[in-house]
Amino acid sequence: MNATDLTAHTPMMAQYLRLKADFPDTLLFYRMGDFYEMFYGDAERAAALLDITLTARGQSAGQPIPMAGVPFHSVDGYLARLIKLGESVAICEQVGDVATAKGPVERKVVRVVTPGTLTDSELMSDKSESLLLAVHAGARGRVGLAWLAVTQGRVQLAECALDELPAWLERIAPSELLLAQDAAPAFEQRLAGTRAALTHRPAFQFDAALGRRKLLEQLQAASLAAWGADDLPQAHAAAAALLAYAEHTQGRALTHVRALAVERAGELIELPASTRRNLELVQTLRGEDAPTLLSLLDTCLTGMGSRCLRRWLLSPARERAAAQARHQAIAALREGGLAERLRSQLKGTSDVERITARLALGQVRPRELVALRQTLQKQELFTLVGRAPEALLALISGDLAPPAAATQLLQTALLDEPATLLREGGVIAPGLDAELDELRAIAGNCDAFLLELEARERTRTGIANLRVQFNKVHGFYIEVSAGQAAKVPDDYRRRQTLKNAERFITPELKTFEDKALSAQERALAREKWLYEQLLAQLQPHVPQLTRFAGALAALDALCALAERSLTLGWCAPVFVREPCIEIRGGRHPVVEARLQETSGTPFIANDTLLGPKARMQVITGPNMGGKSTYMRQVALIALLASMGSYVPAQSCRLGPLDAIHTRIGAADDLANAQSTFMLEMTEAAQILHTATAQSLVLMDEIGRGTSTFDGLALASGIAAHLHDKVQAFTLFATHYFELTEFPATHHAAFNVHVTAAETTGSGGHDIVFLHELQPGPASRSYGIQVARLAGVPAAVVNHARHALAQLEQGAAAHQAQVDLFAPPPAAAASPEPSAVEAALAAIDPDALSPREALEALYELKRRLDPDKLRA
Ligand SMILES: Nc1ncnc2c1ncn2[C@@H]1O[C@H](COP(=O)(O)OP(=O)(O)OP(=O)(O)O)[C@@H](O)[C@H]1O
Repeated sequence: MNATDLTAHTPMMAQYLRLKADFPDTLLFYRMGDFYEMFYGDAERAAALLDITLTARGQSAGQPIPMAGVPFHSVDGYLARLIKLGESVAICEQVGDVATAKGPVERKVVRVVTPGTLTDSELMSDKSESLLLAVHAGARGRVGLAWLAVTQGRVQLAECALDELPAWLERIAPSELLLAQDAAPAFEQRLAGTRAALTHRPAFQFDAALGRRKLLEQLQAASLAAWGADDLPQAHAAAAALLAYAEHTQGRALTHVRALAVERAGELIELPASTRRNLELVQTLRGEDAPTLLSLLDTCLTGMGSRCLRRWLLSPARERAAAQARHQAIAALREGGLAERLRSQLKGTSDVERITARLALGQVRPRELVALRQTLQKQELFTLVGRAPEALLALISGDLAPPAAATQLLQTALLDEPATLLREGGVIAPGLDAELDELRAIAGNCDAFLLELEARERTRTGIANLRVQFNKVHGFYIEVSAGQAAKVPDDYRRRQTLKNAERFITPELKTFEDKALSAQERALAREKWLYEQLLAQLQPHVPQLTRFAGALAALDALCALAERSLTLGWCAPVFVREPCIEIRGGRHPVVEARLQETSGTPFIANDTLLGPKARMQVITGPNMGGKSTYMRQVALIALLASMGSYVPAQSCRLGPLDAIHTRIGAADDLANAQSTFMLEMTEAAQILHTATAQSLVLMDEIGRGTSTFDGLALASGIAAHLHDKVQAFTLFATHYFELTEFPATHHAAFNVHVTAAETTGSGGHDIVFLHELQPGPASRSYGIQVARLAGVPAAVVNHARHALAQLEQGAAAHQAQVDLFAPPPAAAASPEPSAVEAALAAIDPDALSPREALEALYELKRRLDPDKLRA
């Protein structure tokens, strides 16, 4: 196909190809009546991706045109699928007047739907953002980052070194990533791990001076100094491309983007990807949304509240003022049932944040505006917050002032229950506009006029069953049955002949028809115009609405945290300056909740006392004893405190914290073709390089992926480094009993163990896990008992027991070789039944009379202890 020579094409295909030329890599949805059509390569691609039929639409330039289409009313479903596949779609609408157009009606691409710039509520999750990130490879290995959620109105900037980039990408987790077309292959390689859709943009758009100017324009400010964003040229370059692309996709300026935040390495408590995964903060290890820490925390009543809570959880600041303010707000909300009262007011609150963004982008729907109006009128809610004598709540209350003029506009302009879509009409309230009211009256008076006309014509013609009617195809008509048709007067003109009836029109009816139909059409056009006016009038209120949304989201998140603290019995943590992690009666919130749901068994609380002189716990104890649970609970409590939440404990004192590192057994990383052991060592290496004395480090079973001696040697080397050099707060769980000697030579390390008790039951040795943390090393490991509990066949368990005894004897005698594979002694493998057991097995209780049963009992007693009975 030769796209450049458009003269050979039909006028419509020429128009299509002109539009498509601007979007070579994007699927173009070309609106034709009730369908969005795709042609040529787009049609073939979409047919394969969406499993829709590929047809042909005549010929153009002598060639058949491949075509595929989707109905406009179900476009959202198709868009959602394409976006999930990482595709972008340019939406091309008919913007000209169909009636007056000569040739194809004028069409325009009104917006581009891309994975990182979603705004439609149907296409995105309520509870998480879809983020767009631009990265710019600057000079001397510096990388500029700029990102935003189009529905949020805040640009974020950062700069980092090239080798830090993967960690930033992992944390920001964008849906779409912009980079320059001429980016070096080495730079692109750094982006390999990201799940984001990659979009290349012209290199000239990554321009620092342009970015600065655009940011100043957005912020309507003269300097970026107030945001601490003056000295970030690489990030400015990224921002230039970011804003240009975001505007390009929305087809207009982003007037609601008025906030800026700079993130600098070192401001946040580091939560590496492994930590987020291992602690199951927002996703379980299996990749599900629940049960996770977030799913337990998030009882927010609005989507924007949930998103706010998620941000707090995943980016806790090292500086603790904000978290402390949240603790104080939660304390105030817990008083006198304030949280509960506020929450009952928050119910049914709309997602003001997203509605405001969609308002700014001109995409807001009538029903969303009505939902916004209802939220702006929640006077009782605002008064209730206003009365709380607490600093953060007072700040929130200040921003909760709804713009009265906007509320008034929405009140007078919109019907209470408007139609879903503007094009159907029925959106604007009566009384707003005299012209609309008049047009609607004409259409509304239709019925009365028609009844009156019908009565009049019946009298005039003497045809009793004459009827005046309307249908969409033929308009208004007078229907007379075939038998009566001869009686009609001369001014009746035939419109249609049916089998049993004739349909006529009269000059009077024709005049009325013109007036009524045009009134309806004009009313629709008028409504559309009035709606656009309304959106324009609301624009100046966007900044205030954005602040209002932010305050409401924070309030919802705080109320959820207050509710959780009350429901789950959590306490307020205390931040202190000296380095320490002191937790009394700490619990793992998610495991506790699961236990309560499933078995109702109580969770056993444990203390953690770490300080400069006791920095490292060497944790031993049986499998299933609760080591992992205990370690994770310490990390979760530290994180919850740092994000501003109450914590599952009786009390908690927390010193400064800069990172939470975890090295916890994981499944093989098959996708990256790394062995378990390689992954284990890579993660350990990262921790040893980056952890500091203010970090919390969780090491679970390090070294178990290799041979015993290797593993033990590595584990003790790692423990020594963490203890002597890094001096981080470390929880070190291990199977190597040899490591319980470590504290003897390392002053800040000490042994603790999770307890278990062994009982002797009928089937052998049983084990009961007490899950209690005690000082000192565990006495033994109980691996074989756990295997038995897990249902390992008795023969295998016996074999293992025998081998263990040999190993222990061998160790005691310093014997180098033990034959692990020798079968256990026959007796141990299948013990002979005792005399009592044999007698008992022979008894059939159903066949015994009461007297025989008594005798049998005496007999059993006798066999048990013959001497005594004889006596
Ligand atoms: N403090 C506790 N109170 C009540 N139940 C607990 C407690 N800690 C752990 N459990 C229960 O014990 C189970 C096993 O705990 P966990 O996985 O922490 O053991 P572990 O010692 O790390 O075992 P392994 O070494 O095999 O990984 C948990 O799933 C939980 O149901």
